[in-house]
Amino acid sequence: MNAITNVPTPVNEPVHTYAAGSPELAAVLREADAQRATPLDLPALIGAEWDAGTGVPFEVREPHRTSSVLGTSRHATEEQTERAVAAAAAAADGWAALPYDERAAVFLRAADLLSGRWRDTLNAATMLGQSKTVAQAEIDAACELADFWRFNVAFGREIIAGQPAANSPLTWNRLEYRPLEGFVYAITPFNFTAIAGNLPTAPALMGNTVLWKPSPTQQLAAHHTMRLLQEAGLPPGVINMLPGDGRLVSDVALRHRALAGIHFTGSTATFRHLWAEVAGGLGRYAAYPRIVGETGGKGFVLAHPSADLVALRTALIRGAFEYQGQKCSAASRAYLPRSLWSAIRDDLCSAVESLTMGDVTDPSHFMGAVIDERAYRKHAAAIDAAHADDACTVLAGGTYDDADGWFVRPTIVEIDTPEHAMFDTEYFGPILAVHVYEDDEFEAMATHIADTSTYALTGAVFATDRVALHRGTVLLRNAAGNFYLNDKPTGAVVGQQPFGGARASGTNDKAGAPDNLRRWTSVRAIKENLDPPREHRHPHQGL
Ligand SMILES: NC(=O)c1ccc[n+]([C@@H]2O[C@H](COP(=O)([O-])OP(=O)(O)OC[C@H]3O[C@@H](n4cnc5c(N)ncnc54)[C@H](O)[C@@H]3O)[C@@H](O)[C@H]2O)c1
Ligand SMILES: N[C@@H](CCC=O)C(=O)O
Repeated sequence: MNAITNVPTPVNEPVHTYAAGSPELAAVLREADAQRATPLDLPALIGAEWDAGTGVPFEVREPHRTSSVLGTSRHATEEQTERAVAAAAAAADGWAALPYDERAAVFLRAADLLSGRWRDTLNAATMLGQSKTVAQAEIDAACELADFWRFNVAFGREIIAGQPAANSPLTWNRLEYRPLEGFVYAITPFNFTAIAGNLPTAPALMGNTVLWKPSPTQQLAAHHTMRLLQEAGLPPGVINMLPGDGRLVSDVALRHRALAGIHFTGSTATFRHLWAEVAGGLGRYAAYPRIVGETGGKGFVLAHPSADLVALRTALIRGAFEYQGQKCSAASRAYLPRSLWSAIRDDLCSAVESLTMGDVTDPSHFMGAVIDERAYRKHAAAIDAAHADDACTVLAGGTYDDADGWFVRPTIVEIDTPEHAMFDTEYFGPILAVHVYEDDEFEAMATHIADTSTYALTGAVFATDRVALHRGTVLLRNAAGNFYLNDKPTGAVVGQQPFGGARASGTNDKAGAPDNLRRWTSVRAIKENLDPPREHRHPHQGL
């Protein structure tokens, strides 16, 4: 098409409430029943071919009902990975040659399919496979993923419109936004279907081809995401999905000359391992691989004595315990002034004790189960250690139960020493460490947080005193990439709060923002001289 077009102005996908008795709730629960009744094969996708492969099998089970098997997959093998790299290479030229609008249309269509007839499928898969309540699934699998696809299209369009500010006489300067040379390796976490969908598609939108390695525990929703993208018109080979733990995939992908980038979200430890592998292999790649990683967090809430108690209590409960605390953004440590703590403690603890947990298809529950046995054992060990530690007082929760699923009660631990390891260790579960400080030490507390935080992903300050909000913002400048005033530290919205942190929390390339998309282009500057010089000598030579 010979035209400079506009892309649709994105708006955030409206969040359905799934109120008790509503038709929308009934529909998503019907879909969940159907998915339960029909376990799926969850093969790899290589080029156009769904390929079960010969790798070691694994099952996707409901974390809150571990007897229920939702699907069976196999860890992708080296041979499958070699074929996926070849499929990505075969698709690369054709995909890169498509005009931006044609690529964008695939993801706009995917977003509309997800808002409509695919909504229940992806929400139900996320509820069952990742143990999210319907509200948590909706903000993730339906809304955030549709938002990523729609907003990225607008951000990408903004990027490719960027052209040099000046042209000297007789010169025309242009910028071309090329995809990277080679494939991008997208490795995604279990906890957000939206992140899993965004990491392979953001580089693809910018013209790259991708190997996508989802988390084994998220494979059911990943499978449906891939099918949705196919229905939206994604050509074969643009995104190749390789299920499993990724070890054999990495054995091939990280050693391949064509590795052009890694788009990772997951734990700090895994990201450091991947980065070290790439660093150790520099020289083997055709170019320097772009490495983008959003990793662990230890979200803080710092309250000032002027804070609104009800708002603070609500933010602590929702920020710490929604989705069982399995958000990198979760409020896992709180620093509260003594006067407020005396007023809030009993009420907060009894509200936490009253939170119900169980099978997420029972909509009365506030929480489901943690993702798997490994997570459960880790949280149980942290709780046991807190019980045994004289420095810790377990005020709420402090129990766990694996009779039907991986259930850990939401737990609050009060600790006198803010240097305690519980304030710096990411458990990624429903455990909130609380330190109580003297009312006149707000600034000292903020300084302590700023100076000692290994992670720097999310944080919140609660105050009604304007000066305290300002001082908190200044003192905590480097302690969080996403900083909240009088709000919980979770729930960033695409297009509103670009997401990512620094220090051990990642490269802060901000998912849901142009910053991230820029990493997946390699700019070519083109200068054309409209009337090239015909004299090689300069004026100072007396011409
Ligand atoms: N900062 C963010 O935006 C953000 C968002 C979500 C989750 N997280 C973080 O993710 C973590 C929880 O997710 P998780 O348990 O899935 O993390 P994880 O690090 O265990 O796994 C992440 C992904 O890496 C894969 N992986 C592990 N080793 C690999 C290897 N050698 N080669 C290839 N792939 C490999 C896993 O299979 C999974 O797909 C937490 O630390 C959380 O804070 C961060
Ligand atoms: N973006 C999400 C967190 C993603 C990590 O788990 C939030 O803002 O709560």
